[in-house]
Amino acid sequence: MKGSLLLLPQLFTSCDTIETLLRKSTHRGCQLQGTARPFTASMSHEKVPDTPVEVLVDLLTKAKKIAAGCGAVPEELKSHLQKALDISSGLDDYLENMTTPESEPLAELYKKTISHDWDQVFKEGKTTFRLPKECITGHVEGQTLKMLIHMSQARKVLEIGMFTGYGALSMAEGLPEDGCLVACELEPYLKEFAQPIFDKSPHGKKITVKTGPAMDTLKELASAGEQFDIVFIDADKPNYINYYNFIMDNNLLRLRGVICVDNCLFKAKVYLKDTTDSNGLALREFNEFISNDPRVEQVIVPLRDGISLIRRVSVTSQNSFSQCNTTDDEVFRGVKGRSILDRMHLDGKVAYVTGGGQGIGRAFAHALGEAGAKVAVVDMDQGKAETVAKELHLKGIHAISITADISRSDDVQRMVDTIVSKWGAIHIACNNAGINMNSASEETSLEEWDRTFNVNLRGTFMCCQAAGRVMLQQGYGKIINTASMASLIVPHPQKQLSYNTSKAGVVKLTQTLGTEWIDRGVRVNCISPGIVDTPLIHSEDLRPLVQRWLSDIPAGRLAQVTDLQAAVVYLASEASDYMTGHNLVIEGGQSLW
Ligand SMILES: C[S@@+](CC[C@H](N)C(=O)[O-])C[C@H]1O[C@@H](n2cnc3c(N)ncnc32)[C@H](O)[C@@H]1O
Repeated sequence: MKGSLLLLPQLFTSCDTIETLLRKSTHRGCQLQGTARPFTASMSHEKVPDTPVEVLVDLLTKAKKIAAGCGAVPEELKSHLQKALDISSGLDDYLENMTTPESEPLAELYKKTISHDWDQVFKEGKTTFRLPKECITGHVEGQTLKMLIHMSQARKVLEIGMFTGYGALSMAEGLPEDGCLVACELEPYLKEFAQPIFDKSPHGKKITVKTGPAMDTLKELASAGEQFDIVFIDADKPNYINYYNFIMDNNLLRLRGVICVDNCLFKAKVYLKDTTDSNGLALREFNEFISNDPRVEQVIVPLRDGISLIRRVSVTSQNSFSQCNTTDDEVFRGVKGRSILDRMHLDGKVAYVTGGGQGIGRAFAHALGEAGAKVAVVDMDQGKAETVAKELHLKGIHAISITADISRSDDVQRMVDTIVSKWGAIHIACNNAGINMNSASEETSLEEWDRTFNVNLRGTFMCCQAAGRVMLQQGYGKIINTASMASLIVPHPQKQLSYNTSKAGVVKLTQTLGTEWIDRGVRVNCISPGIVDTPLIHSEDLRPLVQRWLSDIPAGRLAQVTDLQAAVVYLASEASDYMTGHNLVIEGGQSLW
């Protein structure tokens, strides 16, 4: 019966109780009261139902009271009333308790907001409006917004109506490190209020608060060409429709962006016939406008006071499409209706990476997995292969580890058989394992030459052949070999004849297979990294060489393994289906100098 207490002010016995109860019933549809309205006492003892569920609880509580005092009411009706009250009053508590707890800065922000004397602030003229503390976005809604940010992988968010920043900080927590959130807020006082807590949170730096009327900020953002993945509208209700139209008309919403709108149920007033409340009517008109707008799809989620989720639909499904002078082709619609980024996804694909236990191979394994592929991490070193497979597993990627020496044909065949028996196919073969030994050419031993070629060229060939047979059978496959910038230039001053020559061989192997197998659906390409920053390179012996190399690289730095990740995903994806036998050189311009 906890929920029903919310509506019985006489039961509030301490500040703590009031605070706890308020937390469970945050007012999301709060109405700002301007200077024209007379100042009234604090609202905490005048808590009015503020969501459809709270309205139900209120009505059921009243009905129960009437029934209790009326002898003629059948027991069965009383019992139904009680059950209905239990169901409705328990909902918010249950959601609150089952939702992941908020972070410390959010808890602090909440406490500071609830305990602040907003009436006094208004009386002192520090805010234009008397701001009800219940305006704050609560815990459950805050976590919902954060979840939406994660789900949509948003990087840029716009919030219209920040108040003390609870929603802003919740969303910022869901953004990546380089994500940003612009919060529009009318009252400069609220920026000063929120900023110290933003500064305490590691996510606060992502938030920029713009004070003043939100429409002015929207115009400023539009003229700067800004675009957002998520827009959260939660300010003055009559202006919702203007904010929405401005955002849509000025493309402030990204192609696949989502607009979230708060208070779309407005205490059920949007659908109650006797509504006269201006905000309720504004929200009703807003909902109807959106549901008739061919540019978007919407769904209203009955969370708290209702959150509307609105997304732009494919331009081709809009009625207006046929009236425009547009060319209805794959460039416009996307190939099979998929945008260029969708075409880089590797969902459902099976990949392996040799030499996947460290360095470039590990980076490739992560990249392919992040793009959606299942990944077999192959390495001579069992421990390293297992560790990387575990890393992938931790990220929610299907991965296995295979121990194999790719210079041994039986190991190569076992690798391929293991993957096929586990996952039924091989779509992406990343033949990355290789070794590098240094010696002056006049001193290069046949043993060094053979060892280098056994792994770098013969081993790569065996992998191409074994995986290629599976792929030719499937009629589709992507082979990506790791060659080297050394296939193009002779890197100096280090002496590495066998390495350079073997890598030149990898390029020719790639070109030959790439042209021989393309008509049967198998593409073979290679990546030639420049000098990659690895722990080895920082050894005492190599440090002088690094200085020398840096002066040879237009980019002014060595390659990081992460610089190579997009290339492997591109070559593994259908977006590169017309590319075969290509040597994709990624060396910061070094081969051009
Ligand atoms: C419901 S509260 C926002 C709650 C907030 N989203 C949160 O997470 O706690 C509405 C806020 O909108 C602000 N506001 C109202 N009209 C505005 C306008 N025209 N421009 C910018 N902000 C406005 C108010 O000052 C108030 O802080």
